Amino acid sequence: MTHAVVLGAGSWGTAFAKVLADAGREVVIWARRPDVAELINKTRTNSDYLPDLRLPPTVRATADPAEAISGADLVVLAVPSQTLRGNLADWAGHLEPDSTLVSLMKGIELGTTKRMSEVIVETAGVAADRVVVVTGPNLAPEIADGQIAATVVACTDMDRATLVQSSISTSYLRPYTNDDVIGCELGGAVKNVIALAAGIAAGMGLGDNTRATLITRGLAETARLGVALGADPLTFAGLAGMGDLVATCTSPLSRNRTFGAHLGRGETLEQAQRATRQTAEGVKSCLAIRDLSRAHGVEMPITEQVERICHEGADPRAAMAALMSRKPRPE
Ligand SMILES: NC(=O)c1ccc[n+]([C@@H]2O[C@H](COP(=O)([O-])OP(=O)(O)OC[C@H]3O[C@@H](n4cnc5c(N)ncnc54)[C@H](O)[C@@H]3O)[C@@H](O)[C@H]2O)c1
Ligand SMILES: O=P(O)(O)OC[C@H](O)CO
Repeated sequence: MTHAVVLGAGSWGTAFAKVLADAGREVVIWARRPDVAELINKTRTNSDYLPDLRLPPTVRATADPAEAISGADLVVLAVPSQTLRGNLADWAGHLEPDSTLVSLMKGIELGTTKRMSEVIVETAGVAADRVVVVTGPNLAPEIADGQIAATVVACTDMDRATLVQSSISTSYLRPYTNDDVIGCELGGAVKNVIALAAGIAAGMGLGDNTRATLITRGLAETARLGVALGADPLTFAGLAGMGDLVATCTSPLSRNRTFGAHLGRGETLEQAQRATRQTAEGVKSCLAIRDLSRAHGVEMPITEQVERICHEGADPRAAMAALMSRKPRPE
């Protein structure tokens, strides 16, 4: 009997395991820490990440990756973007032939500027059509609570996308298939950087006009980069683009937006890191996205300023002023 494995027992990995179980799958979660695996098995909870969630009995956990992956037809990757390559190098030998690899990560790799599906193909040595990206407005605590949402299941192989779609369809999560893997992944990665900007603005005391401006112009620069990399511009009007951007830039549940608010209140990167525990992918990805945009000659002014605030110690007020003093241009 096959099962789905979720590699990573953080917020999204744990909530996604519940989705798979609610959709009828047997699920094994791999947790990095044995005590987390034990807690899940004993109490059905993962209190560090989602204290209110009770996992169904069809979910079990282990800290042994070989045991978790062996026999799995669906392999879901839910680790931080910047550790994926190292993690997958250790796990690749355990993958079943023709298993489907599902990427939940929303980031771009530092140094290589690769998307997560590219890292998976390279590291696991699998064909690109075995990799499926799931992305959309999916804040883990809301999904864990069974609140209604939709998501995108992107793959170059529509049969595989449809298979994953049926594996995660529940009364509260409606997945749509999409064949634009590049656009879906970029939408997910860049929205984290724009959410940092929205948080920075909120931390500075700026209001809804500012947020709407950042969302809209953030979407414009995301789509510009996407088109340069071969994405379908329409993807950015969908769940993986506008949908996720709105959810992340507006919700107090977003770790990226929350991180940005710390910076906007004048804290340093280190102070913001100390105050927030979970992964805020945009903090590292902003560097990789900035590099990617420069390599392709694409202007991404918001991303440039977020990178300056995060990594060059720029004052948020000076960064906002720099955005506002750019050369006038048509929309
Ligand atoms: N949380 C959400 O609402 C949400 C929603 C959609 C997508 N995502 C994306 O999912 C990915 C995972 O995010 P998350 O929210 O689960 O993060 P998280 O911070 O909640 O959890 C990350 C998990 O990875 C583990 N981890 C940390 N360093 C590791 C390492 N070196 N090797 C292996 N495991 C390590 C942690 O122990 C933890 O279990 C991110 O790319 C994020 O952008 C998150
Ligand atoms: O909490 P964040 O900022 O990582 O955002 C979570 C999800 O990506 C929202 O879709």
